Order: sequence, then structure tokens, then C-alpha cells
Amino acid sequence: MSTQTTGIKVVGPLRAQYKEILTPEALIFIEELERNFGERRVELLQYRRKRQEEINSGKLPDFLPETRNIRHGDWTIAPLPQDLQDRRVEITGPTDRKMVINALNSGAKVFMADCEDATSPTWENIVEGQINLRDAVNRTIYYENPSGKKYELNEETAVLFVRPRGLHLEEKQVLLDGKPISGSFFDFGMYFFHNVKNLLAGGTGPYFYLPKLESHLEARLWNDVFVFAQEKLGIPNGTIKATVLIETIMGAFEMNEILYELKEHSAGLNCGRWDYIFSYLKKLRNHKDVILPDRSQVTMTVPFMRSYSMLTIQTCHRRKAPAIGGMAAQIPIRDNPEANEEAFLKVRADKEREARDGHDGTWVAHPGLVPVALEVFNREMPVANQIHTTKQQKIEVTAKDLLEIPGGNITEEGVRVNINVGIQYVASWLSGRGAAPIHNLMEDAATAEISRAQLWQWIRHPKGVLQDGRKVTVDMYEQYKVEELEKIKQEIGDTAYKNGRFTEAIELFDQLILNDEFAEFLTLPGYELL
Ligand SMILES: CC(=O)SCCNC(=O)CCNC(=O)[C@H](O)C(C)(C)COP(=O)(O)OP(=O)(O)OC[C@H]1O[C@@H](n2cnc3c(N)ncnc32)[C@H](O)[C@@H]1OP(=O)(O)O
Ligand SMILES: O=CC(=O)O
Ligand SMILES: [Mg+2]
Repeated sequence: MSTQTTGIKVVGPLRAQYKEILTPEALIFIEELERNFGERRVELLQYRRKRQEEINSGKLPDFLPETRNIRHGDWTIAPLPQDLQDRRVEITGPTDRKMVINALNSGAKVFMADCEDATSPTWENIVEGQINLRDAVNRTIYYENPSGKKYELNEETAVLFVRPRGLHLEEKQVLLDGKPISGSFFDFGMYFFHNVKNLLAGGTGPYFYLPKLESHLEARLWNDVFVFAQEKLGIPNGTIKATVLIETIMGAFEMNEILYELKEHSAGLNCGRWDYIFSYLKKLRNHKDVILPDRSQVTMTVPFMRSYSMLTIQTCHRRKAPAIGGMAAQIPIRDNPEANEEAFLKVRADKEREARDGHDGTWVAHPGLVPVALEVFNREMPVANQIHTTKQQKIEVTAKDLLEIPGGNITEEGVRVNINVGIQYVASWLSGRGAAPIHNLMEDAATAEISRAQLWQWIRHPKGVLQDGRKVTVDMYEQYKVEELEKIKQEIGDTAYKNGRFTEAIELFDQLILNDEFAEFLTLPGYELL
């Protein structure tokens, strides 16, 4: 079955309820977004590639000379609405029905419903996610699990943000003139079209998180999309508010410019630490000196990560914008109180550093961590936010600081963990689950990107040498892969392994590691298999 309005055509299966979202009016709105902004999106992706080529030929990322006036000028973002003043703890998670209810009820100030790192973009996940968000906004959302447990919204719930897919991702189940449309425009457009009026009637607003931006020109594109969407639906300009994730090394050099482009629509910046590590590695992968140690050693306290978070806080507060912290990977460990306590201690230390540095809020991955982060922020941040503090204003963060290569070492364990976790994650993603608990840590698309990028680079880089002197090679990868797959089978059992799309996951993972051409995102070849 297919739905056709004008040039737009839905080719994905249309279950009865899907038609409530994929209405002719909503599809025309999406078509207008795609017709007006689709070409610019593709050009901006091309611009990303051009900048990558420049880096490959030796030009390091730097602050832009042409936007000096913006960096040095005196300006601030527009005032924030009342319900975005206090964002001390934000929970994130996929748009799964039960999880949406749990997250909204979790006691966090904000819930970021994620169509990106935490979502495998199967057609079902994407459209049903929109249904769930609509029902959450209407407050009619209800769920009953197979054992009869009922879920509905509490009186008091978190403020809802939505993170559409990044600009690189397309939605192949919706075609315009025969070509897949932008996943970003689909996610943003559908949510905005169906919910803006109810959100405003409920005293809140259409709030978004924007992922993986690499330049202020991408922020300009989003701003133009917002202006267009508001005008089209008769909503006052500046109603939409968006927090941009600074999660690429290129974006870190354009924080001021990104805030400036979105001035009327800005709700600050967030430190998307996992994609940031991936981006640092991806962009600089061919540099003769850039090499990262084991993933577990690249923490928020290594100099280049610390510089980036300090610069985010400093930039935001100078512009009267909130600076939200990032995600610690630890999650509760139910069956082991000691390990659980250790995980909580790590999360607590991470949140204490963020709050003391001046962040205005932070992210948690699990409802069990909301009280941990809340206790820290309540203690360290007695008022709604720290936007007015000048804590970081005197620190100077230079291009050299942002690019500093971390110390540490590569170990056999580090290679094995990347193979083991990377393959398990890809299998989960292909099975429709975009966030997974693996070895008691939260894994999602961003963390998996680090694992596969490290393996790719360690094999090819002259400095990809283990602490004990052995070079990381294709043969080593192949040997450890066989051994790690055996461990996975033992761990999850034969049935789960057989049903888990592991054959395709291994094929895809091999392709990502063994091809000399570095895939820009693992989700691009992955999407061909969904
Ligand atoms: C790098 C980044 O981009 S970070 C942002 C993107 N990543 C994310 O958002 C990850 C969000 N977190 C999650 O998806 C999950 O917490 C996982 C996958 C890490 C762990 O999931 P599980 O092992 O299933 O969690 P667990 O079994 O402990 O869950 C217990 C309960 O908490 C709920 N829960 C767990 N995490 C969340 C969440 N983030 N939001 C809402 N509810 C949640 C579960 O639904 C479950 O509910 P129930 O008791 O009513 O059945
Ligand atoms: O999106 C968040 C990240 O850390 O990546
Ligand atoms: Mg990310």
C-alpha cells in the first residue's frame, strides 16, 4: 500500500494507526520542508567532506577568521521560556512507548526523546515513535506490558524535547520525486506538525535537540527550517527552542557562531561527549601523531575533553545560554550491589565535576540515575541554573587545547572490548534496538562509532601498537574476533545468538574495519540492511 499526496510517496508499510501520523496534510508539510531545504542539506554534507579532505591534506581545524566579529561581539540569545530555566537533570531514551512514559515520570526535569543515537531507524520505530510522542503530548499515552503492568503519566512530568535524526540520515520509506527524503526533516516536521498547538496549549513548547552539527551553516539551515515551519503553521517566530549538541570537533570551533545563527531559537548547547570522541578521531584519523588510547581511558578529564567542556560552558554563559553536560555510560547493575555502588560512584563523580565546572544540567541514561544526578545538582546548584556565573570566563581555551592528543595506551583488552561490544551493538541495532546494555554500560550509536573507528585506525596507523609492543593488524583483529564471538555466544546463549542477526552484524563490522575507505557513519551502511 502507498500514500501519495503530490510528489511525496510513502513506500513503507502502512498499518492502520500509521495513517493518523502520515496524513495528507502532514505529508505536504514534509514535502515543503524537503523541497525548500533538501538541496541545502545535501550541499552541507558535501561541505563536510570538503573540510575532511582539507584536514587529510594537513590543515588542522581552527576558529574561523571570517566570523571573528561574532566571537568577539556582545550579544546574547533570546530569553528562555519559564519551563526551560531549570534543566538540572535530563533523561534520554528512545521513543519506545513504555520508555517514553517511564522517562516522563522519572523525576527528571527534561526528557529528550531520541530519534538518533538511541534509536535504530526502522520504519516501525520511526512512525510508532511519532505516535507515542503525540500521545505523550496529548497526555493520553497508556501502555500495558505482557504481564499486565499498566503505565500512564503522572500528574507531574518532565519537559519534552525531541532529537531528530542527524542531517546525514535519510528516510527511505518516504520518497520525494522518487528519492529518499531527509530523516531530520521527517522527524522534526512530523513532531512539529502534529504537536505544536497542543504543546503550546499545555503551557510548554516545541523543543528540540539538534545532533552532530559540524558548522554554523548547518545551524543556519536549521534556523531557516524553524522560521519556515513556524510561519507555515501560524506560530510566532522564536517559539521553537533548540539545544545544539556540540559533539563534533568542527562544531567545537564554531560554538559562538552556532548560538548566533539560532539566537531566537536557541536553548543553549550540550556536550555530546561520545560522538565528540568519535568525531575527533574520525576527522584526525590520518594525522601522523593523532592516536587515541583504549576507549576506557578517554574520559572527560583528559585535557582535550576538559578543554571542550570548559569552552562550552564559557561560551554559553557569555551568551546567556544554558550549557548542559553529557552522559556517563554507567547504568544500574541490579544483581550486584557492590558493582552497582561503584557505577553510582562514577556517575556521581562525573556529575559533581560538571556541576562544579558550571554546567546548568546534565544527562542520565536510566531512571535509576535520576536521584543520583539530582542530589548532586541540588547540592552544587541551589538556584535554577548557573547561566549568570562567570566561573569560566577567565580561562582561555585555544585551538591547540582542543586538539591536544591524549596520552595513555592501547591494550589487548582494549582491542577485544571494541570488537566484542561493537559487534554486539551492531547486532542489536540491526534487530531494532538502538540503545543496549552491554557489560553493564549504556551502548548506543555514538559509543559504537568509537569502537569501530579505533579498530580501523589502530590497524592502519603506525602508532597503532599495543602497550606490549605488538602492532594491531588485520590478523590480530580476525583472531580476536573469533575468540570474542565465542565469548558472546557463551554469554548470551545459543538461541539469542542465532536470533540476533549476528551474521549480518559481523559482515557489516568487518566491512567497517577492513575497508580502507572509512565509512562516515556506521548507520549509513547499516541502514541499507534495515
Ligand atoms: C551518546 C548518547 O547519545 S546518550 C543518549 C542516547 N542514549 C540513550 O538515550 C540511552 C538510554 N537508555 C536506555 O536505552 C536503557 O537505559 C539501556 C538500554 C541503557 C538499559 O536498558 P535496560 O537494561 O532495559 O534497563 P533496565 O532493565 O534496568 O530498565 C529498568 C526499567 O527502567 C526503564 N528504563 C531504562 N532506561 C530508561 C530510559 N532511558 N528511559 C525510560 N525508561 C528507562 C525500563 O524501561 C525498565 O522499565 P520497567 O521496569 O517498567 O520495565
Ligand atoms: O549524543 C550524545 C553523545 O554523547 O554522542
Ligand atoms: Mg551523539
